[in-house]
Amino acid sequence: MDIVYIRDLRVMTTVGIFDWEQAIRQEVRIDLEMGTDIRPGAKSDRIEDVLDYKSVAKRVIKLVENNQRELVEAMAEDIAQMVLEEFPVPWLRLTLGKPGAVRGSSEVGICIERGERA
Ligand SMILES: Nc1nc2c(c(=O)[nH]1)N=C([C@H](O)[C@@H](O)CO)CN2
Repeated sequence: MDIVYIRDLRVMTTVGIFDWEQAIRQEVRIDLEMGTDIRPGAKSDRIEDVLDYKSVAKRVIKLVENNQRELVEAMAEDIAQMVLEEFPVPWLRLTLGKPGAVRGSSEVGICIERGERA
């Protein structure tokens, strides 16, 4: 299986367990690896034959910007489900981080894998 990836995608959203977090927008950072087969696109050299990382990134940004959750777990599941449903992706690994959420740490968050790895 090959991988198309999006790294360090930064999006403003509302996420957090505290009242003050539900009243603000803060940055989350996303890494997304998606299983695919790059060989058809490598052969044809046409965008129609590949998983378009720009289309996926635009859709992730739209979802996250319009989302409001308490837990990063809930937001990560929302993103993973959308990608698996709307794009030809059988498997993905998603990291969702909150930079600066914990003093002394550059980032906290979660990493999930969903779908079947070929
Ligand atoms: N496993 C998690 N732990 C925590 C979360 C979370 O979403 N998942 N969230 C918080 C707070 O919102 C924190 O980020 C505020 O600084 C704490 N722990």
